[in-house]
Amino acid sequence: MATAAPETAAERPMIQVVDLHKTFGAQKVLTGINVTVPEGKTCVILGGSGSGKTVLMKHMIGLLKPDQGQVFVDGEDIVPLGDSEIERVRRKFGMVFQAAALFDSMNVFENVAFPLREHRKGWSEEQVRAAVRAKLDIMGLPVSVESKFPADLSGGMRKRVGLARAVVLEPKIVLYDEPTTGLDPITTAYVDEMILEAQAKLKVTSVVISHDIASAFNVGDYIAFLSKGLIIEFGPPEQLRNSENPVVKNFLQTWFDKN
Ligand SMILES: Nc1ncnc2c1ncn2[C@@H]1O[C@H](COP(=O)(O)OP(=O)(O)OP(=O)(O)O)[C@@H](O)[C@H]1O
Repeated sequence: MATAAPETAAERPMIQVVDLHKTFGAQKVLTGINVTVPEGKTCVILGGSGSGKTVLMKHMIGLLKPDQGQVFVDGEDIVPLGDSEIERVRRKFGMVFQAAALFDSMNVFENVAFPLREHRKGWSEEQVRAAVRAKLDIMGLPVSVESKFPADLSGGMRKRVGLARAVVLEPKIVLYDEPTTGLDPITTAYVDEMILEAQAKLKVTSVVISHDIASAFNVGDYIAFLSKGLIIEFGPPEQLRNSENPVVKNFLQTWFDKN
């Protein structure tokens, strides 16, 4: 079975999950997860429906407590932490949800400014304006987009605004929850490009929860393949492509047959 340790010893772990177990009632959902996401890299947690991706992600941000195991974020085990401490750790994360989760009644500028208005109350309007523009610039969104409302944007642009908002407080880690689910191939490619650009320009650590194989191969430095509550393969995309594990092979084959 694959271990989760990154190959280069020089890579510092930003997230490290160690022997994580979680049971709901009689259902064992996570049965000993080990996975390490090195700082500055993108790790895709890939797996079929019901494999436990969301449950694993919730442990990474302290929304769930495991029955057993540790979750280190930026060097700190978050499992024993109380609510206010977890809140502090959660500020290290920017979250991008499947639906962009923008406020429909606010224009793009106010959507991206929203976290700053909540968490940077001492900032001047000029500071807010500059921070919003800087993030929209990184996402390739021009000034003309700022006054538009979410309903006036394409799906891909909404994702970019969602990411601009997720990173406006300068998180160390960006967590993408199923970023390409339900999107057409062109928008999927646009969103993959967005993840790669954000990675290059912001130098964040990224975790992408996905069941989209093509997208995982495009954006992942590492892919962790989750099946029935265990990481059964971990490594760069080539390793997954050449996996001898029958479950991984079957998952990939099914996809290649369809595409
Ligand atoms: N709070 C909960 N209480 C009980 N069971 C849960 C809870 N959360 C998740 N589960 C169960 O854990 C299993 C894994 O769920 P999870 O949402 O992590 O899957 P997933 O890999 O994210 O799937 P999908 O791609 O369909 O979202 C499922 O069988 C689900 O019903």
